[in-house]
This record gives sequence, structure tokens and C-alpha cells, in this order.
Amino acid sequence: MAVYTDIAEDELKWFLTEYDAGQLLSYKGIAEGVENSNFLLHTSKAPLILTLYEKRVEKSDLPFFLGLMQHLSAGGLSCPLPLPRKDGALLGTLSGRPAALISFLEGMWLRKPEAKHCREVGKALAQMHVAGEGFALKRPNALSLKGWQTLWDKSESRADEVEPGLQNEIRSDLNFLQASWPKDLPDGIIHADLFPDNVFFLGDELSGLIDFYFACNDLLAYDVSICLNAWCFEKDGAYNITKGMQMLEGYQSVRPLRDEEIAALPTLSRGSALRFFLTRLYDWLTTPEGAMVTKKDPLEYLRKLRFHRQISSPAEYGLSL
Ligand SMILES: Nc1ncnc2c1ncn2[C@@H]1O[C@H](COP(=O)(O)OP(=O)(O)O)[C@@H](O)[C@H]1O
Ligand SMILES: N[C@@H](CCOP(=O)(O)O)C(=O)O
Repeated sequence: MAVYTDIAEDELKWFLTEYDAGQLLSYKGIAEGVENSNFLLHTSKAPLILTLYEKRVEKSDLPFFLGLMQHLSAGGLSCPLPLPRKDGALLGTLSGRPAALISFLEGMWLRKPEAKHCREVGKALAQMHVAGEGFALKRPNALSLKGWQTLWDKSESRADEVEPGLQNEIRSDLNFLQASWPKDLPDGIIHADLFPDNVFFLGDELSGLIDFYFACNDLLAYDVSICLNAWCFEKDGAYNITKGMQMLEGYQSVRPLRDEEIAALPTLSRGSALRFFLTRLYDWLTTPEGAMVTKKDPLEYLRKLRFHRQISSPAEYGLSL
């Protein structure tokens, strides 16, 4: 469960007086999520999400995230919108944390996505990449090569606790990726965490994207690789090429990938698998027992990383070359 910070009803009522949000009827903590504390609020006007920003979110990045939601929404993407306070600010403070009210997005995330859903996700990702064009603020990806090295430096000495031999294995991945990370591919705004729990559906129709708190400027094809990792593997660890094909076709129906992006997919996918392995490994080793959050399994991403290592052609992801 991700409610790191509790809120008192009186304080919340006081916080809401800064907004034109109606009277508070009820509120409850949302069990899902990893990064921030989220609450569902019912008011006399409309349901809202209250987010209290926690450890991995830099306060100085919040104008980027909140402004991005406004920019993407204005560009036609279905995503939540921050509710401005009466003074026009998008951010307030509650229980000592930066806090924002966000519009409630209808829909549910899919526990068992099928190939047809992967196609919709591919399309929505490309729509987001297109809608992100022209966004004035910039945010470098803190979880790219340099950030991976920092995470690894903090976890390396204990990595073999998770699986013997991991220290050497991951060190050689990092060396490989440092030496061969692609440059000069198209870049722009990426979501960087478009996992199933961040995509809502109403029936089979995609109703919107949430959770832009890892969004940043980076290679667009890197975002595609994140989605291949997050959506196209089965529970038993096998890559589902039909899902991959649908996702890539959906993406390319909106924004065709260039040849050099396609050629880079195995390296990008190896990098994105390593990225999620490293954050999960760090959390696995540092989250205290009994914390109100469900720890995610780093080994799931180790298996994906190993899969990408042995790819000999991007066609193996489901692309017709
Ligand atoms: N705008 C929204 N509309 C509806 N539900 C939301 C919205 N934002 C968050 N949620 C709910 O809160 C959960 C956690 O949100 P998320 O942004 O993924 O948190 P975190 O950043 O902590 O991982 C989501 O799975 C969803 O159930
Ligand atoms: N998607 C990441 C963790 C971040 O969780 P989210 O709830 O913010 O999507 C992972 O699976 O490791």
C-alpha cells in the first residue's frame, strides 16, 4: 500500500478551502502505487485525487509534472488535470508535504492485458510523444545511465544476497550499456513508467494515462522499450511476440519508428530492464519490513534483462523488417 503520509480531516478541510472544490464528503487512502501517497476524495462537486509527493519526487520537478499534464491534455491526450487553487497555484502543502489535487480519471487498469490492449497502449504512447512536442519545460532523465550507476553503487555490495553472482552480472551490463547507449535518436517528452497500472481502460477502450511523475526528456524509442518490458512478457517470464507486434504496430500507426530506433531496440530494452531492476533492487534492500508499500520483485526484471541480452535482431520483438 502506498500511503506514506497520513492526513487529518481538519487539515484536509482547511487545505480544500484554498480550492473551488466543493465540500468534503469523504476521503480514503489508495492502496495502489509505490512512489507517492494518494487519496480519493469525494466532494459536493466531483471526485478528485489528492497526491502528497514523497521521497523520490523532487519538489523542484513538480511544475514540470503538473504543467506537462496540462500541456498533454491540451494536445488531446486523455490524462488527469491538476486543479488550480483559488490563487492560481497548482501546488499546496498538506501534512508537511507538497500536495496537489488532480482530476479523477474514469477507468480501471488491466490485471491481464491482452494483445489488443497492447496495441491501444502503443498508440497512446505515440500520441503522448506527439502531444509532448512544444512543451516548454525540460527535465533530464534522472534514471538514465548516470542514475543507474548511482543506484548500483548503493546496492552492489548486497546484490548477491538477492541472487549469487549478480554483482558480476550487473556490472558487465552497466559496462556494456555505458559503452553502447545510442545517441542521436529522436528525443522528446517520455512517460518513462507506462506500466499496466498507469493505463486505464473502460471495457476494451483505453480511457487515459496517469502517473507522470517519472516523465522527462529522453529518447522516444526508450519509452517504447519500457512498454515492451512492462506489457509484453507473461507471468512465466516468456516474451509474447504477438503482444510485442501489436504494441509496435499500434505505436507506428501514429509515429513510425526510424530505422536507427528499430536497430537500437535491443540495447534500449536491455537498458530499461536494467533501470527497473535497479530501482526494485534498491527498494528491496532498503524498504523496512512492515512499511506500508508492496515491494516489487527485482528478479522479474533480471529475467527480462537476460532475455534482451540474447536478442540478435529487433525482428524478435515482433517487428516486420
Ligand atoms: N487521476 C486519477 N484518477 C483515478 N485514479 C487515480 C488517479 N491518479 C491515481 N489514481 C489511483 O491511485 C493509484 C496510484 O497512483 P499512481 O499515480 O500510480 O501512484 P504512484 O505515483 O505512487 O505510483 C492508481 O493505481 C489509481 O488507482
Ligand atoms: N513501475 C515501477 C514502479 C513505479 O510504480 P508506479 O506505481 O509509480 O507505476 C516498477 O514496476 O518497478
